[in-house]
Amino acid sequence: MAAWPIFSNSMEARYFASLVPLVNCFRLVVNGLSLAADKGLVKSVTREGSPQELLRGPLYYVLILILCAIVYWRESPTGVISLAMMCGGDGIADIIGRRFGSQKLPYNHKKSWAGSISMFVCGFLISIGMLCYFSSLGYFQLDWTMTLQRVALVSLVATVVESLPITEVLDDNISVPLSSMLMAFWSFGY
Ligand SMILES: C/C(=C\COP(=O)(O)O)CCC[C@H](C)CCC[C@H](C)CCCC(C)C
Ligand SMILES: Nc1ccn([C@@H]2O[C@H](COP(=O)(O)OP(=O)(O)O)[C@@H](O)[C@H]2O)c(=O)n1
Repeated sequence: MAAWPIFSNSMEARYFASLVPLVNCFRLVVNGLSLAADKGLVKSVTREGSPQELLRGPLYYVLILILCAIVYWRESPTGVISLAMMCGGDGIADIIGRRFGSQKLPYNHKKSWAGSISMFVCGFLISIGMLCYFSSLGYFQLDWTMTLQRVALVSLVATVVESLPITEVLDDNISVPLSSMLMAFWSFGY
């Protein structure tokens, strides 16, 4: 009897896993286009309470989740690091930056040293933690001396990209994971 995809290394497992963000992608699009009215979703996920906001940051967020699940799955540190930087690093930058970000960056007064430093540190730590977990499950074997250096480089690049005043042009839920993917793929080679 074929093993249930969720518990196997079969190609189907990654597509099965990507159903969760895919369902949320559908919810975001339907509510973002006002084809439905999930007030709880709009209130919990948007800043100004506008349904159209769902079609920007939140939608990009789940699209990146789907991309990483399907393209990188459990075989590559690139997907793990990219999501750690987007979900963990960028997320903590918002929390710390809003609360403690009085010292603004010289080239972007909307961002702060506290936010960026917290993004670098937490993005690095979460990435290493997730890589340790995936390695302990046997999904990949890493040279940890090189890995620490590579993840620090990826975290630095992602932090610099996130700090740039380009959010109006390119949402950081796209620029942070994509810059992380490029640097991680270049560093790890897969
Ligand atoms: C609020 C969200 C993005 C907005 O980001 P930003 O513009 O403030 O930078 C996240 C939206 C979440 C979405 C509605 C539901 C996500 C479901 C997903 C499968 C949960 C897994 C997340 C986990 C941390 C990988
Ligand atoms: N590097 C950073 C990132 C965010 N922040 C703070 O967090 C707020 C939200 O950041 P953001 O516009 O990047 O929001 P997200 O879309 O990343 O959640 C900013 O307006 C800043 O107050 C910061 O101070 N430093």
